[in-house]
Amino acid sequence: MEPKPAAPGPCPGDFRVAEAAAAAAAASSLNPAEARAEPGRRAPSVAAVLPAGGSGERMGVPTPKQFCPILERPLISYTLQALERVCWIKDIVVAVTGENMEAMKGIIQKYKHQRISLVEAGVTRHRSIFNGLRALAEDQPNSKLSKPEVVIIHDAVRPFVEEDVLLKVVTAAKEHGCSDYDLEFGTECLQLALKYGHVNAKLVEGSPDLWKVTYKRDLYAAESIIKERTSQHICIIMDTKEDENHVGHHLEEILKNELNHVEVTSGALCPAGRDLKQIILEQCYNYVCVNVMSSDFEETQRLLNMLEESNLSIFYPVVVISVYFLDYKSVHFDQKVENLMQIREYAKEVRKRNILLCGLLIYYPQDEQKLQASLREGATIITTLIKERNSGLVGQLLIA
Ligand SMILES: Nc1ccn([C@@H]2O[C@H](COP(=O)(O)OP(=O)(O)OP(=O)(O)O)[C@@H](O)[C@H]2O)c(=O)n1
Ligand SMILES: O=C(CO)[C@H](O)[C@H](O)COP(=O)(O)O
Repeated sequence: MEPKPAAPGPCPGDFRVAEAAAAAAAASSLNPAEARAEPGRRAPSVAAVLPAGGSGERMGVPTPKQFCPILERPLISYTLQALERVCWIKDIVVAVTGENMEAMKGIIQKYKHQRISLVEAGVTRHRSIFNGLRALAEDQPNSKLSKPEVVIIHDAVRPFVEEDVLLKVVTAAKEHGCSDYDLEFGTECLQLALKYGHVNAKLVEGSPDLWKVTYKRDLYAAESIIKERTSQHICIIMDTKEDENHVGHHLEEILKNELNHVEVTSGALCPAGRDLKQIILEQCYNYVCVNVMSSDFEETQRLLNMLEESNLSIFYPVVVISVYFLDYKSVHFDQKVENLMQIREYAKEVRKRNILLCGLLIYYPQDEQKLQASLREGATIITTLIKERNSGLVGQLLIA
């Protein structure tokens, strides 16, 4: 399964501490396993410099690529999120041009990025990096930055960096000498380090996801990766556990079968399912609220309140699909649809907080085969809404 999108916030305890201990091991050239056995060992101070002062000529759009939106959030915010979730990176210094300084401050504020300092970019990438390094090296009286032992240089336009590769870089920075091979096949940064910093260097294998957003097509690729990652977990909330034969349960079964590569959790606002708060904490970005008993928005509203309180949608759009049922025999089709059209108002409200709410009415015949076909159509609509995260469909009542 794909890794979860980077999570915001503080490091959640033991795992990160162990990783920091491994970083400490790297600093002192110890085996990481040894450092884990010695939790008291001092971790090296690590900072990161993000060059973000380019104009993105090859992208061919007026906005520098680091500020181009992906699912309505600037690309650089994804990169910052990926770095700030690594708790052993103490400071993140971002180099931006004077003209983009205010926009950058706005991004930091809006997405609550932490441990970020800004410096003025230079006319070349190397000069931007140099400015970032200088801010970390100098002991300026009013600076909250302190001189780190290891600095990670990471392009602001490489949003998918994982903690393990950063750890490998920090380890290599401390452990390895420079080989002719690295100099021959490394990037020019290695040569710079050797020539001007008089420090050795080692080339570390990264993952294919570490690629750089350079051309317009790369923005589409990045968006697809993010959509795929946020679709990996779906929570189905049923307003009843009774009546096992209700079509609502059949829909749940069909969804589980169709989405066999996706984690499908049955959450509940009632005690029968997994604790919804926990599921939200685990960063599930997709909720299917199956209303078997009711034809109002009470359950959906409760879920929306919990999502809003959690701030989950600050980084990624959260998809909520509220599902209702009506059989062909019912004479209340118009009335039911009219009631459900209220979804537009709810959707408009929560859209402001990056929650994409849609309604789905499954209008089903009694005939078993046709019923299965209606349910499969409903399941297809649900999976499409989740995979596409299309804000254009927000507030729509779809009928299967
Ligand atoms: N004067 C510069 C030029 C580039 N960069 C940064 O260096 C990274 C990698 O560079 P590149 O992909 O070449 O970005 P651009 O220079 O913006 O792109 P282009 O070459 O297409 O103009 C980007 O995060 C970019 O913002 C920088 O900080 N300062
Ligand atoms: O990683 C880098 C240097 O270590 C840079 O991102 C890279 O050199 C820029 O490459 P290009 O101009 O070919 O897109």
